[in-house]
Amino acid sequence: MLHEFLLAAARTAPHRPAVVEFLGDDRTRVVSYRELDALVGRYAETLRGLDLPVGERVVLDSDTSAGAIAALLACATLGLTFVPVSPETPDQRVRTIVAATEPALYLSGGEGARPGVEGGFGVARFGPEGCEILRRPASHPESPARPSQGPRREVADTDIAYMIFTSGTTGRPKGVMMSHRAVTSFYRGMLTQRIVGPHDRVATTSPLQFDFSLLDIGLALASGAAVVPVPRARLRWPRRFLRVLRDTGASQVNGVPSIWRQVLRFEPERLAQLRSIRGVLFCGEDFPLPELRALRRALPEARLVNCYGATESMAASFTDVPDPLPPELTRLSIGFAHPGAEMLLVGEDGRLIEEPDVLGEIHLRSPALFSGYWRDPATTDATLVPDPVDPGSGRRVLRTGDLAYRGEGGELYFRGRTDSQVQIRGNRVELGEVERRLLEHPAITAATALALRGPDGETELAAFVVVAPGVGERETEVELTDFLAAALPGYMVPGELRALPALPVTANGKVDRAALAQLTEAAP
Ligand SMILES: Nc1ncnc2c1ncn2[C@@H]1O[C@H](COS(=O)(=O)NC(=O)C[C@H](N)c2ccccc2)[C@@H](O)[C@H]1O
Repeated sequence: MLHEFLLAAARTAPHRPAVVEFLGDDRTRVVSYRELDALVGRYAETLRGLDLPVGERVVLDSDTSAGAIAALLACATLGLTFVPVSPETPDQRVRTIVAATEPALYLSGGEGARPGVEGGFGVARFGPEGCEILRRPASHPESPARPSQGPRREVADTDIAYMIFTSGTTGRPKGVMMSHRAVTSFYRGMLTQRIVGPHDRVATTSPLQFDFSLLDIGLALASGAAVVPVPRARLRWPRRFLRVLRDTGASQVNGVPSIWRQVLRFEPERLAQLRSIRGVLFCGEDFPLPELRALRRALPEARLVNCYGATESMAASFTDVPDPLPPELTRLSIGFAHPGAEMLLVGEDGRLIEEPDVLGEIHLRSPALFSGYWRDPATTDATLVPDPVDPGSGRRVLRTGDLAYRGEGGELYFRGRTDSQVQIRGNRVELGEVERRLLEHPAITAATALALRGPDGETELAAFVVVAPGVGERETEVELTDFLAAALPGYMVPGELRALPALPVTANGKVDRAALAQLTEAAP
């Protein structure tokens, strides 16, 4: 079970730090494994008093903190499915998630339920001392399915530990259900990569609503290391971000590529002074190579790991960035699935692709696959499909919607999503191709290409770039069109090219393509 897996270190090394919280410059609070274990026990005792059956949902609204970790572990102990949201989650989205999951309890690290979030659920608040019930849940009608035996109490490995709501390309949020067994299987696969050890301090920079934070918590606690939650407000300022890493003694820094953008642009020297950083793990989207080279220059000794995967299996592969980064390298590999899992490439004809340089859709065999989308069997069936190689096996694989091809050694290279292949004037265009060409220009440090519906209903290409400090944005915009036309066919040259001081990002830290699309429509 998830809680046993993550608190094992509390038995073997109770005095070691489990969570190191940053309270302000030069002030940190260390919570030991023993203290964390005791906090889980106190929270679980209070929640047990609510008499909720196994499988009930608990919306957990908090930043990552010792309390939040204890709260999710207490829910896991009682077989309650936690649904993490964070201050970054807009009230409207929380209302949607509450309406969809009909939670028994709203558990927050702050003041209690958010304004405007109504329902028959109970409300509780957790803090350093314990968990306080502010409003008891409406009494639960005995589950009609089994009126005789009463509510379920025993937690099984197949019970749903958590549910993460992803925006999903269709726009309607989907609840990804992850069982205890799936999560602990993933954690075991991740531990074989030996990313951190008991003396490490893992800085986590993702909001609790994003399963990257759950990967970080699992990576740290399952390794007997400490979790270092980086306050979200400190991520916006390079010096403040680096100050948190220094004051907490962070040795591993995990996050999406965008967390490094401003640090690499304005404070590379300060980053280089942080000798304590031994490792960086990133995921979620391509790391622009110019920025990755800058990161490698600043942290020549650090192990850089490219982690690929989807929330439906937490992640799938961990691939070390080549050291040194060959100058002619134009894309990073996402390597091979972690031990216990396998990434298959399947062509449009359903054939398994094993030869190099042929594009296919990644299908993942794994013990860590999600149990389905909450109350959405149709979309579940479209995603958890029969094994394409051996349909009769009864095995299901995750159809990722990601395109990739194999290198000479069989390693995979990500080539965008099936829905990021666009047709421009009848020609197939892979947006990543346009972005990679833009990033080859010496003045460009980040680039995103979009396909937009033009006024005449035609699909048009637009691109947004960030230019290196000190470079003129206007002349770069002019230069770029020729630079692209020199290497790409005409239909792949964006009609609109805009330089921005920074690329907008979503709450999870990924480039916010919807926000960029607004920019062009608003454009004069
Ligand atoms: N390393 C990559 N290069 C390039 N494209 C990528 C990469 N990692 C994902 N992606 C993309 O992001 C999609 C998944 O998006 S997601 O469901 O929101 N999940 C995530 O982004 C985070 C994921 N659950 C995770 C959490 C913790 C560690 C690793 C991965 C993938 O299908 C890929 O398209």
